[in-house]
Amino acid sequence: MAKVLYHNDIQEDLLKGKKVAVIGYGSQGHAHALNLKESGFDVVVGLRKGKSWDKAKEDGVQVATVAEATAQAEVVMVLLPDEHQPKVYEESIKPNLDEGNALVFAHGFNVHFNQVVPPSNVDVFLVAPKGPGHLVRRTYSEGAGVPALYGIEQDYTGQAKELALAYAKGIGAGRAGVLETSFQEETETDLFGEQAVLCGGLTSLVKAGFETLTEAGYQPEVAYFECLHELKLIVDLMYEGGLEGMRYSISDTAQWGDFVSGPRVVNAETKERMKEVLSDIQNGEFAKGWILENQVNRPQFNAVNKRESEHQIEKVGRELRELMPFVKAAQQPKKSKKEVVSNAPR
Ligand SMILES: NC(=O)C1=CN([C@@H]2O[C@H](COP(=O)(O)OP(=O)(O)OC[C@H]3O[C@@H](n4cnc5c(N)ncnc54)[C@H](OP(=O)(O)O)[C@@H]3O)[C@@H](O)[C@H]2O)C=CC1
Ligand SMILES: CC[C@](O)(C(C)=O)C(=O)O
Ligand SMILES: [Mg+2]
Ligand SMILES: [Mg+2]
Repeated sequence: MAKVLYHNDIQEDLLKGKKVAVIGYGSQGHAHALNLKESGFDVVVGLRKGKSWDKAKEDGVQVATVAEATAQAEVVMVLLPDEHQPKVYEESIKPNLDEGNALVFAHGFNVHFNQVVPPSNVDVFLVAPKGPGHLVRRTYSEGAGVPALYGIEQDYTGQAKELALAYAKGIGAGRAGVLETSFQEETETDLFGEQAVLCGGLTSLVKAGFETLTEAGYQPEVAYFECLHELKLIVDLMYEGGLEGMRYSISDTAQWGDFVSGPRVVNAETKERMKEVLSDIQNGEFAKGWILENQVNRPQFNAVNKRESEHQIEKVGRELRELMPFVKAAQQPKKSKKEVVSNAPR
């Protein structure tokens, strides 16, 4: 079994003596900044003036421009959207990095695909939480945490691993488990997971189920509860007890249906498609497409995002969630990039 480190295995003194700049205050940024601060670390958030700047100030965090925050800090964690990182890095981060500083990422995309090329006289590592930023914050506040991977790309000071582990502990990942990886492994597995299973695979599965039921004449509300709402309840059981924990709780009828019908839906052909998705990630085709899409201001991204927001499952879901205050109360503020979606809950 891989070596998984926990809270008490990790020394944090090295990071305690340093200033950490968290660049960005979005999903991951706000979570890292607030968790680190509450763990006793010295944090400054690097931003441009705007919505996040005001929010960070409101939250009582020290805020500066990206250039100033980088110049003040010894450890610089880049938590901007991946597609914005190369430009901000070149203009505001790179010129303010000192020898022996640490340049840190939560995802290896830009370093692995050579969109950010760090100088040779700094440490470069990643601390990648295996969960959404809002949950990195929420679980930390509840005394728990989200697991994280750490990986060292460049160890200029000889202390990169100790720093990476201390950082992971500071954001609460030591409570859930911290595991070593490389930039290549993190980048490729993270992209694959979000595309084939967690986000792309799941949304396609949910929509296909919803459409199958509604096209057969069943009520959209029933289809929504069956194919989307209940998913959380089923996934919570998997999170707590694996597949067997979920199967323990469902009826034997459901379990038999799981065994006989699941493999009819997700089958050998699906796995072949998954292998193609993985190949496109490994050979750089996916990265090339995403970089080009951003260079031309995201025509496809915006069109699909609009179409998706107008899907019947979203319309019926918005109405039903309005009537479930306990679901609304648990919602996190949306990120700015999602606000193009009309009527999306805030
Ligand atoms: N989202 C997640 O849960 C996960 C993300 N990651 C990785 O973490 C990193 C951050 O992702 P995520 O948290 O989703 O990012 P977000 O999209 O949530 O980041 C938005 C933040 O970046 C700021 N920002 C955007 N552009 C600029 C700019 N040009 N100058 C200064 N600030 C800017 C925004 O400020 P403003 O309000 O001014 O626009 C806002 O504070 C990525 O590498 C991602 O792959 C890793 C694991 C999970
Ligand atoms: C699953 C999506 C993710 O990789 C994440 C929350 O871990 C992301 O990039 O947001
Ligand atoms: Mg991920
Ligand atoms: Mg990701």
